[in-house]
Amino acid sequence: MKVSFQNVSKQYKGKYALKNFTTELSEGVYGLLGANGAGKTTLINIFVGILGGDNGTVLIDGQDAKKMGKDFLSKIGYMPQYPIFYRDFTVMDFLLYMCALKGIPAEQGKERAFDLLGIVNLLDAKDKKIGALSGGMRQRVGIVQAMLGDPKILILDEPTAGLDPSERIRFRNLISQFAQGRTILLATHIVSDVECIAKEIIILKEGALITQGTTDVLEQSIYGKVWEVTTNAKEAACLSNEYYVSNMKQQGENFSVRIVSDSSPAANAVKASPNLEDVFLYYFRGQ
Ligand SMILES: Nc1ncnc2c1ncn2[C@@H]1O[C@H](COP(=O)(O)OP(=O)(O)OP(=O)(O)O)[C@@H](O)[C@H]1O
Repeated sequence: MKVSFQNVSKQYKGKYALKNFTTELSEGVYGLLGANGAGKTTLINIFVGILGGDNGTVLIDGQDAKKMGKDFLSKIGYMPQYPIFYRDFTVMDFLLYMCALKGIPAEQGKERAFDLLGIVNLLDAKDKKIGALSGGMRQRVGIVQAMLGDPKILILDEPTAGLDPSERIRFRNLISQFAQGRTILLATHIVSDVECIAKEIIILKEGALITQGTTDVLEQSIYGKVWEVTTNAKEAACLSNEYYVSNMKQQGENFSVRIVSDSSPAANAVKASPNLEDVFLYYFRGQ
């Protein structure tokens, strides 16, 4: 399934939250990376139809999403940034309720809910009240409700917010599992959420698409702008005041300082292989 965004824009009080956003997505996971306020939620809300854009079009396999009506809704699964759950519902009752809203027949919905709860390892919690679940379990219920209608497009807005590292890894693996045969757009400001699983990364800054490509391509694009300097504590402190430091590690008496800079930060600086965090820092220096 092809999703094309063509010049999608949104302004608030004369300021662009999203500016001429244009790109094309096909099957696979797309990581939408940006700092706070970059426009990720605005893009997603326009995409799912919660928010009207000022300009632009979203096409699904060449068809205008706005004119597709129910057909569009049957193609998408959406997990919002702050999902609102009915805390007194049990997990299963909530999922059956969501099936009813999505127009999925009860028997079929129940079967699907069972299958999905099995995949996300929540079958034992199906009769628990949502209010009694941990944050990670609730996020997993969130992705199950998004997957109920077997959507071809899955949109996830900051799905790992508030999760501990093991829940975050578990969630990431789930997304990879669900990616087969689907287009997944995952918005986050956490690089590790998408670094290993995304087919492509889209970097959004101040509402504009800054760059898009595979992790390798984005990393290569800043080759020569990431440096390692091994130095003493005093010099390391000076470097971190003067430059954008993506990592600093103490090694005995010395420090190994990783710096993102257009030019060499020190006489003994050596070029390092960029990673995606360096790319993020390169584009969001000073933010
Ligand atoms: N309802 C609104 N009224 C005014 N400005 C808004 C509104 N919604 C968003 N904005 C502004 O639009 C810009 C983009 O916001 P958006 O929420 O899309 O960013 P984001 O990348 O999702 O950020 P975060 O990671 O913090 O959720 C920000 O400058 C924000 O302040």
